[in-house]
Amino acid sequence: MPPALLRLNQAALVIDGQPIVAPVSFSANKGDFIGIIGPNGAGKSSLLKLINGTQPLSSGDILLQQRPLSKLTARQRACKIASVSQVSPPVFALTVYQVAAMGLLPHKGWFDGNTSEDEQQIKLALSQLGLQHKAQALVETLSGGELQRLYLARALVQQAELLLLDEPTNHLDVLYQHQILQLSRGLGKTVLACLHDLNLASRYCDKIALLHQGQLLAFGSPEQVLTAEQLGSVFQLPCEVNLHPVHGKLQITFFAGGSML
Ligand SMILES: Nc1ncnc2c1ncn2[C@@H]1O[C@H](COP(=O)(O)OP(=O)(O)OP(=O)(O)O)[C@@H](O)[C@H]1O
Repeated sequence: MPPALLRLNQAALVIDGQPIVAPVSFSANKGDFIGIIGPNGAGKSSLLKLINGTQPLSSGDILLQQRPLSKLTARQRACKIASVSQVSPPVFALTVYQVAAMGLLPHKGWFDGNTSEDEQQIKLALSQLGLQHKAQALVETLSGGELQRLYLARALVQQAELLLLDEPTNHLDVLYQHQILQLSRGLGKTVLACLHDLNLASRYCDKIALLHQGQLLAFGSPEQVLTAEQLGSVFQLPCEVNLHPVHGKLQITFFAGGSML
């Protein structure tokens, strides 16, 4: 079996003496689509920040293609890891096309222009995300969902092996929720995605990491992780887990105040 693309060895984050991510270990193989689930404040975004290097590790280590991430320069890391976060920094007075093209920056020298291949790649990413008709629009005119799709287009242009998605379906209507996850799955890349929608996690993820209070409570296939007992205890609501009659994946229904959610 080839070595894991990504390996976390007892990776931990402590801030002001508070454990935010308890020592966590798991690995992701090339092409895995891994969902990170857990209640608000469980440490999901913090875990992604440790992996993309925006938050230094307090202890443990993280290996990407068997090399410690701490040994990579920012540019080397950006060639290998693309992140789409919940709150990407706003960019103003740039067109959609220019923002998507920013995905090429880690691969370019200061004075390199875009080749015709680069331009094809940018156009392809915009059309995969349904934004080709907005290429010349200014980013500040986009809706929340369009902006979310643009940041994913920029991540595609970046051509990184590992894609980190923090709530990629936020702001998206139901069609784009499915399209984004289908597209991300179909890229053949290794994807780690924080997801609040457990039914989307069940439908699209090969493996799921369940976090609670910074601890990795479970890691494995949806069947191993999405059990009524485990979810009921972590989310503090009773729930039922059934097989969906059409697509055959697990379907989770929570019960609040005696009614189904
Ligand atoms: N820089 C920081 N300083 C202090 N506390 C922090 C910092 N970053 C995160 N935390 C705390 O760590 C905990 C985990 O935060 P994190 O954003 O990782 O959770 P999450 O699972 O992504 O939550 P959500 O689902 O609400 O987005 C929270 O209690 C948060 O307040």
